[in-house]
Order: sequence, then C-alpha cells, then structure tokens
Amino acid sequence: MSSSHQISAIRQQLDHIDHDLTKQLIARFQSIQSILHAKQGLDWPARDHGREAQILQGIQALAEQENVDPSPIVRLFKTIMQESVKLQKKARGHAPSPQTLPPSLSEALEKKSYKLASRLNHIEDSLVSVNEVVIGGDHRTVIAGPCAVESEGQIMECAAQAKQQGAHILRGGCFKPRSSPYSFQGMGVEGLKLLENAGKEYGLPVVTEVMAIDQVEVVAKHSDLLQVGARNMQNFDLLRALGKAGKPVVLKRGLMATIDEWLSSAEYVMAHGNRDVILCERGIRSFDQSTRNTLDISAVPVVKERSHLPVIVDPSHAAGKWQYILDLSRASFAVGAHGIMIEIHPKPEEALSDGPQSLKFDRFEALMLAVSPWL
Ligand SMILES: C=C(O[C@@H]1C=C(C(=O)O)C=C[C@H]1O)C(=O)O
Repeated sequence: MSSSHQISAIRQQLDHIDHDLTKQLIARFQSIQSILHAKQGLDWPARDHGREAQILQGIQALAEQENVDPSPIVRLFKTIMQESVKLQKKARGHAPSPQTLPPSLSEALEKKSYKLASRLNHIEDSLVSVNEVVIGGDHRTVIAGPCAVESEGQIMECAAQAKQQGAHILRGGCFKPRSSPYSFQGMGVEGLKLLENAGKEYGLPVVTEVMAIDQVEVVAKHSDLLQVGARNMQNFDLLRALGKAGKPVVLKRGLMATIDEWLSSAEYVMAHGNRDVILCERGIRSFDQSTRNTLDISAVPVVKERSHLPVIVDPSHAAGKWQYILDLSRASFAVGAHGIMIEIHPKPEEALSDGPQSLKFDRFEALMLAVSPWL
C-alpha cells in the first residue's frame, strides 16, 4: 500500500476513534451535569481535589499498565476536569472567568501583569501533579535531597533517606548556578541519570534545576519537575521555553523580586502553554546578614491571596545555616505553605556545595517529625 493510502487508512481509523471519543466526552459532560445537581443539594464545592487526584492516579496506572507514557493523557484529563468544574460553576451561576467578573474585578484583572496566575481568574486553589504526587490545595508536600548530585552512592543514600522519612519528591542539582565559576558546577547529564535512577529506585519523582534553553529537553527527559532558580526568575526566554517543556515547573522567587514580578514570571510559563507552575519562596536579599537570605514568610499568605498557584518554601537557601531550618520549616507550614524543599546530605561537611545548610540525616528525621502535624 502506498504511503498516501496508508495515511488515508490511518486517518479513517482516527476518525472512528475521534467519533467514539466525542460520544464518550458528551456522555461524561452529561454525567457532570447530573452530579452537579446532587452536589448542589449537599452544598458541596464544584471542585473536589481528592476525587481528581484519585482519577489521575487511576489513569496513570492504566497507562503504565499499557506501557504508555501517562503524561500527555494525564494532562488531557486535567483539562477535561477543569472544563467539568467550569461547567458546574457556570450552571451554578458563579463562573469566575474574566468576562463574567464584575466590572471592577475585570478592570483590576486587566491592569495586572499576570492574569492566568491571578486568583481573580481562578478562584479555587490549583493543584499540580508531579507523577502521583499532588501539590497545592489541601495537600502538604516535602521535597528533599542534596544540593547537588555528587555520586551514585550519595544520591542513592539521600533517596533512601528521603523515602524512609516520608518525603514525596527527591531533589538534586545537576546543573548548578554558582556565584563563582571556580565552584562545583554540577555533574550535568551524568548527574541527571543518577538522579533519575535514584528516584526510580525509591519510587520518588525527581526535581532538578534547568538553567538554559538548551538544557530544557535533556532535563525534562530525566526529571519530573523542572526548577527555575532564583537567578533565572526573569530569564524570559527560558520561561517561554518551559511553557512547552511538557513538565511542571517550580519557579523560585528572585533574590530582589517583588511578588508581582514573581507572579509575572509565572505568567510567562503559563501563557506559553504550561499551567503547572509551583511558586517557591527561598528568601530575599536584605540588609541583615544573620542568615544567607531573609525568608519572606509573609510572601506565603500574600501570594496565596493574589494567586491560585501552589506555593512552597525553601528554608535551606533562606537560612543558609542548618540550625535554623527546622524552625523555618514549621513556620512555613504554619503560615500556609503547600510544601517545603530541604537540602540533606550524608556528610554535609564533605558536600561540594551548600554544606552549611544541608541537614544530616538524623536532623532531617527530627525535622520531619516536627512538621508531621501538617503532613
Ligand atoms: C464530577 C465532579 O466534580 C469535579 C469534576 C471532576 C471530573 O471531571 O471528574 C472530578 C472532581 C471534581 O473536581 C465530582 O466532584 O465528582
């Protein structure tokens, strides 16, 4: 059969699939209409994060059972569920979309440098799924791992400890933004593979920093969550590229960034196609040098007021000294953060970067016990 005939034949198959898919979606949205009335009678909210997480887990498992990458299917279902929620809200008469916002709110939204990230545009908390881990809303998440991947043994030890202590995501820098060109720059792609293997070994999604556009593809290939460091918060070309990377992004606040600048940077990623953005407060530069940076703890309630995006805190980079990190972690959850990101190391005194702010494993265990009321 010629290629053109082959294409026609496959397109006919696709037409049949699309037909069935459309009929299924019609049936699904009709069910949504039915459930909304029942929920309205019980005064239940339109959105049910737990139910959505349950659905996504089922889809993920089915895709993996079929040996298919679940990511695109999960993203599609998140869109379907977002539309389901909008349908319910519209039916209830309080869809918060800009065109139906009261003039004063519409005008306020128009004046903002960020819209997709704005709470005015999306009343409910957003959830970001990193594999099976759900960040945001009522969920509380711990990300833990070394500042940098240094060796297979080191990252495996950290992954084991993170898993054992109940952390949800493994971190590990591979491309390191260092103030000095003479400092350890990270293990690069080799480190990515070690991190990926450690995450798979212990069933933990992994997060690592991406520093440049030409790294996006390889970092996205080997990790589940892409981190934008504080110094790259306004690297707009990188933010645009991450809109198309197909992986959730954790966006650190710049050292001297206002909250609106931070949210405007999140908007870049969202406006270019990626709604899965997590904000990370990591401390700001201030006049006082008692800590490496000054943890702007007030940023958490402020950003939650202005945006629906999940917000986590990185006490390690804020404090710069291990002895403050447990208390700052408790403060972060107490003030409403959706998660914390903690640096750990088997021997911080031998760490190639950020040793002074890395927790020994016994201290990390104490921290996890201290924040357990929120987990
Ligand atoms: C349908 C419901 O409402 C919403 C839409 C969902 C969906 O599209 O599957 C799931 C949970 C809710 O966020 C429900 O609560 O079950």
